[in-house]
Amino acid sequence: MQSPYSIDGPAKPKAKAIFARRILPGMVALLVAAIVAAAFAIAHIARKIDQDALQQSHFLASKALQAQHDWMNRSIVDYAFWGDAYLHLSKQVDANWAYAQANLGPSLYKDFGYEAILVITPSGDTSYAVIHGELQAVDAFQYLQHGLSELLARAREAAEDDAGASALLWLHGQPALVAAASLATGGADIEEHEGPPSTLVFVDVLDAERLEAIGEQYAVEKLKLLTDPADHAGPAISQTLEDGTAVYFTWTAAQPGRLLLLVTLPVLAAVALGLGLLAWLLVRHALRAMHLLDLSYARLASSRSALAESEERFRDVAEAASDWIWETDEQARLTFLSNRFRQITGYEPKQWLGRPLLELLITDSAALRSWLEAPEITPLRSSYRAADGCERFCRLAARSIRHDGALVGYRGTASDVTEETKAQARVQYLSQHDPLTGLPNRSRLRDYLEQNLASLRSGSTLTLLYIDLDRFKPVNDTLGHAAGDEVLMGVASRLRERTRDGDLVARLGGDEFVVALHRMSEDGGIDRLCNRIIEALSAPFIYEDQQISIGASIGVALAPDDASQANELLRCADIALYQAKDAGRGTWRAYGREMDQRLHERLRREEELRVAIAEQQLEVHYQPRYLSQSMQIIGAEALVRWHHPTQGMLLPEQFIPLAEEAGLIIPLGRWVLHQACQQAASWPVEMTVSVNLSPLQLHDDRLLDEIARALRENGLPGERLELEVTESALLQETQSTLDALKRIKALGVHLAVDDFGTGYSSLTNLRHYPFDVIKIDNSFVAGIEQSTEDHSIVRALIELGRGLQMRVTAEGVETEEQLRLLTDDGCTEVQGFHMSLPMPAEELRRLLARPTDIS
Ligand SMILES: Nc1nc2c(ncn2[C@@H]2O[C@H](COP(=O)(O)O[C@H]3[C@@H](O)[C@H](n4cnc5c(=O)[nH]c(N)nc54)O[C@@H]3COP(=O)(O)O)[C@@H](O)[C@H]2O)c(=O)[nH]1
Repeated sequence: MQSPYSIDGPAKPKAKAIFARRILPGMVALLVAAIVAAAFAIAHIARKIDQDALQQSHFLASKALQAQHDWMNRSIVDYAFWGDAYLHLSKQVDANWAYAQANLGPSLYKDFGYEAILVITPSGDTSYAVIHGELQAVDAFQYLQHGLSELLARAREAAEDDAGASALLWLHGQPALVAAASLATGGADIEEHEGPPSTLVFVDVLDAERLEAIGEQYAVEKLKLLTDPADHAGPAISQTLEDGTAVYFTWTAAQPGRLLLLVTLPVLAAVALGLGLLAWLLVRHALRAMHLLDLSYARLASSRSALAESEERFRDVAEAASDWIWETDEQARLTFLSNRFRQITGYEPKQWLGRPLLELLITDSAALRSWLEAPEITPLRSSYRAADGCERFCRLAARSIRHDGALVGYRGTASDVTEETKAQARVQYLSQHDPLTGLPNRSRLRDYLEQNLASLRSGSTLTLLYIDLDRFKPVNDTLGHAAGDEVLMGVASRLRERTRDGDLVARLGGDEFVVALHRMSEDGGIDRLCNRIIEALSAPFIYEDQQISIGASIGVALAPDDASQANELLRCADIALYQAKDAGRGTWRAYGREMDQRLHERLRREEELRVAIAEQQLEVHYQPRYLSQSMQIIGAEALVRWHHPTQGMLLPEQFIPLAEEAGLIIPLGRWVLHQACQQAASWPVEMTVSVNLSPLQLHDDRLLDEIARALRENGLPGERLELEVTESALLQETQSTLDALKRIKALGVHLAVDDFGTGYSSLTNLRHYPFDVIKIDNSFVAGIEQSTEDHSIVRALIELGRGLQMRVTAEGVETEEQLRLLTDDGCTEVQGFHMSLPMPAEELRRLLARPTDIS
């Protein structure tokens, strides 16, 4: 059976309910039963007492009547056997003696209540009669009608025994106790008469008063004649009269039991009431106590539940956290280890219980002891060897355990900080390394340089190679970043292979690497190393079965000759690098003071170009394109010029590479695009304007919007714009290039592949790209007169364009012969100095306006 206060959980407190439902009814029933039983017992006892009393009253009533008989018998015998009475009444009645002298006169009536005193002669005459105390002359047989004769007879018989006789006779409808005795001398010295004596008769009428008096003598209350015995339910006794009839007497029977009931029942009721009241008070008190018990149980259950919850929370936290809990004795020997210890360390706790904490931790014993004994224990970072052999890190927190102020041990937590420590190490590593190549980064390089430069002994040097990859940007732009990453990782690996331990190879970002070297000899050592590096980086890289060729330029600076500060040394190497690049790339240059001047020059030109774009020193010239058969102008190519404030007009080759390197090609290209669209829109004929796109522009996210805006703002239909993309920009088909071209094409704009034949693009690529025009590079056209090889290539390109259903434009047509050959070969469009030089916009407009030039 479940306990109402189950220890398993916070059962709802229900002592009050249980008491009210189960105990209270039982108590009430028990109390009622006890009271009812007591009542029944009392009633039973009362009944029994009443029965006994009734029985006793029967006896006493009989006894009372019998005693009256006996009294009458004795009384009659006393008077009848009195010699004087015999003398004065037997033979002859001496009334004077009897009545007047009150020997047998009214005194008997007064004293004994005898109704009649009669003397009856043997002949039956009534010789003396005192009725009601009055001397009267009555006939006894008239007076006592039934049974007197029989009584007299019995009296005569009894006289022989010196006794009398008594009987009940009716007298005027009332029973009367009649005693008779023959008069006798009574032993007195008196002469007896001859013949039978007279008989003395006493009559005692049993009227109500008399009966009551008789009864009282025997404590029989209200003894009386019962007139109607058939309907009588009370006590009664019968007496047989002398004539044989029956007479009944009754009395008021005492009922002590009833009295007992009358006395005890109210007491019992009062007791019951009192008990009930007491019980009610007790119950009320008990209910209140139960309620309080329930409340305190509820509080207890609630606090137990809170305690259990708190314990569970603690357990959950303890088990969920990466902490394990430990305790030691004062000698720092482990005495307790929580379950998490097993999960985190892999050891069974019992394996370590009893062993010193120090044995587990990889730390110095004195350090651990002083840590534990420190007044304020701050967390201690430590490590240990887990069961799997791996080193794990933890942060220990501890408190001393004291009993009555005495140190008995220590307890604390060990937070597993392995991941945190590793992450910190990782962060530290990442903050110092390039995530792609794993090489030290700029920050690590600077630290390295600062340390090594500070400790540079006299006579020793530190050589810094600043390496920039040549032609790396196109790899990224055309083949995608995955290819670029592959190349960068390959570069890192090749650089590491070509340096010694103690040297540092770092990546500064992008395609810039730095190698810091000790013990380099200036005479030839640097030259050999730089050449080896250039050679190594110029060897092709393989990416997805594709060969990728890049190169490298290197700037060299020496510490302490060129600089003795890290930043300064890097700056010197960077200047030398610019020089190497200016020298045509794929080479190296050592820093010289004069290089600062050249660098400043370059920076100055960049700034000039920036100003040129902003202040519109640029101008777009147009070179017409012709139908080879009819020499009809069908389009014009926009070619940018820079009106330099001091150097005059500069051609694209003099500033486009600078613009690309300085990132200025985007605003420059945007300006040309808008300019070309604006001017083409004003041409008198609706023909195509071609605009060159740098590979960098092609990968600019804003290009599409710029094209659309240029068309929209100038009201130029998309079909009238042709964008030229160099074949080298398409070296590798990348999805992003293809997507960019398709989006441009979707504007209705035509696409031309420029300088075709120089970029070795595959036919497959060409087929996939949405080009409309192939422009054969100048270099092939220039050779078709002299070189059959070049002529064959040009013919093949023309065929290819036709096969791909693209228009073919031959560029750089400088002679009539070239024009003829190209026309004969089926080249439909031509462009070159032979027909027209690039010209200012206004000049082209005039040219176009001439009626003869328009078909
Ligand atoms: N991204 C951009 N690039 C541009 C832009 N403007 C020009 N360029 C690129 O510069 C390259 C050189 O251009 P330019 O110096 O103007 O030379 C062009 C012509 O003048 C030249 N040409 C034309 N006909 C002849 C000829 O018969 N002989 C000969 N020797 N040269 C000739 O060719 C250049 C045009 O060639 P192409 O672009 O391949 O059609 C130039 O190649 C452009 O790529 C610009 O705004 N943005």
